[in-house]
Amino acid sequence: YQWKKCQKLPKGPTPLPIIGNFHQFVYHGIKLGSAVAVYHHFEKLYGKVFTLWMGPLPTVYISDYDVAHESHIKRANIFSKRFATGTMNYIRNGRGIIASNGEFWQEHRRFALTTLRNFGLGRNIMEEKIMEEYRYRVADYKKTHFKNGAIQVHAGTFFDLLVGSIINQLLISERFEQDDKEFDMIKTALAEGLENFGIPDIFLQTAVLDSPLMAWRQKKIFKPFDFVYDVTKRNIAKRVKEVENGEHVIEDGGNDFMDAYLVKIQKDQKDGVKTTFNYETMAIDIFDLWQAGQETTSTTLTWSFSCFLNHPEVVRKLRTELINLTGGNRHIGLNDRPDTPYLNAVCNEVQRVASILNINLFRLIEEDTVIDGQPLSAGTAVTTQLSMLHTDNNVFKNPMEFNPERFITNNNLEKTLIPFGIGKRSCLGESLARAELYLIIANLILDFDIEPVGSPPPIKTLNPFGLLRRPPIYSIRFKPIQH
Ligand code: HEM
Repeated sequence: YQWKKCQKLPKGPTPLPIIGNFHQFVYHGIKLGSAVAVYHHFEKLYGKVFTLWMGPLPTVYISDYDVAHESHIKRANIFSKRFATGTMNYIRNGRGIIASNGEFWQEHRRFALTTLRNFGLGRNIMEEKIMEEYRYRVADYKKTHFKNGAIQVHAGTFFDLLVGSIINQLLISERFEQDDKEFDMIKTALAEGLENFGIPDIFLQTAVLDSPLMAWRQKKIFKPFDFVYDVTKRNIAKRVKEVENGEHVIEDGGNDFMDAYLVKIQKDQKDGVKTTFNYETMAIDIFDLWQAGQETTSTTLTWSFSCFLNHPEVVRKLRTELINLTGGNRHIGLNDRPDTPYLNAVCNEVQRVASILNINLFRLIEEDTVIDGQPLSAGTAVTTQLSMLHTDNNVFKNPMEFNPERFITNNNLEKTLIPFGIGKRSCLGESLARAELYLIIANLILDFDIEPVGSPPPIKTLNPFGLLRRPPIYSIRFKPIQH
């Protein structure tokens, strides 16, 4: 059966029954030290598209931009269904935005995009919200963490609070504070969950993971999801009550995502249409947006400053560009983008080096097809492996080196950098994330000199086999600059 199935799939190492290519993966993993290095090893042997069997399940990996474009853009109808098993479908059960498909997905993705756009995604309001949180967080840390002429902070916590508050403001108009117990608990549970996260959490059926047999393992992994979901449900109940007793008035479509959702539920009820918008799906959509929007951007920012601490020459060049533009008299805004070529290159290089998804989310192929000249049968899980594309030596010379200049000397390089994925299922929060990275990096470098506490952190991930490529843990000192 397995041999027959292999004939309808791209080439790859020979699998064994039940364990698939697990043994080869472990062997090369120990030898090469990271999941991405193992993928590159198989790419050398089998080409730009190859198959790896995760136990009894074949999974196909694309490591080339042109093949990704050809499949995910030109043949989007076959390559746009989400493969959602494992932890991804826990609580969601095919709902939300990340793990849903079909009409449900289309409606909820469209609603989320339109609503976030109305609240400023792609307009000035978004910039104002990001900068308001930036100013607040910096001023707050100045009060509590000012030591020997600088704000001294744990980088991960600083960016977590800043980014967590930005997305929370957009969703429910609330900010997190330093002593927020709920936020602390979410972050601790998430860190613990991610430490224990592994291949079974991606590929096993959700019902298996959620069975009492697996409770010993899953408890820690599911904890942050349970926690965020509970908090979200509590927040919805609170808002509904406030609306009912007149403490919260929704005017002009409301002030945040939750308001807009309540308006939509009411409208659908009034119009008597059959709808998938209700309090439960609202909790899952918010749960999705919070999860997808917090950890990702915060992790990328933590990566960025670990690179800057190791490359003072980049910081100097960047600051010169920003001071020449602003005269040191104002902050950088999104309108400055065309005039900041070096900052744009820095943001690109940060996202390339960070490549925060070690293993990108999978799609499920809808019908038999051909990919890069090889057969691909319906029902197979496929992914464009972004972390491979971004470390392809033929495209990005010396890929382990942090070198923003590469984007200045080669204008074509930017198009092959796709940290937000490609095609219909690409990241919904791309413009928000890009705005956050641009504004926060620019204004921190403009406002502060940076120095490490001790030696600069190595630009190296803590978990080379995890789902999320976690950045180094380090503290940093931000010394105010008098312009
Ligand atoms: C640096 C920050 C971010 C990175 C690198 C990132 C990356 C990604 C990637 C690679 C995907 C999967 C695309 C695919 O299937 O090929 C994705 C999906 C998604 N992201 Fe992001 N993301 C970031 C920030 C955000 C933010 C801020 C939000 C929310 C406001 C968000 C919401 C989502 C959602 C909802 C999906 C699922 C889309 C769907 O299945 O239709 N992301 N993201």
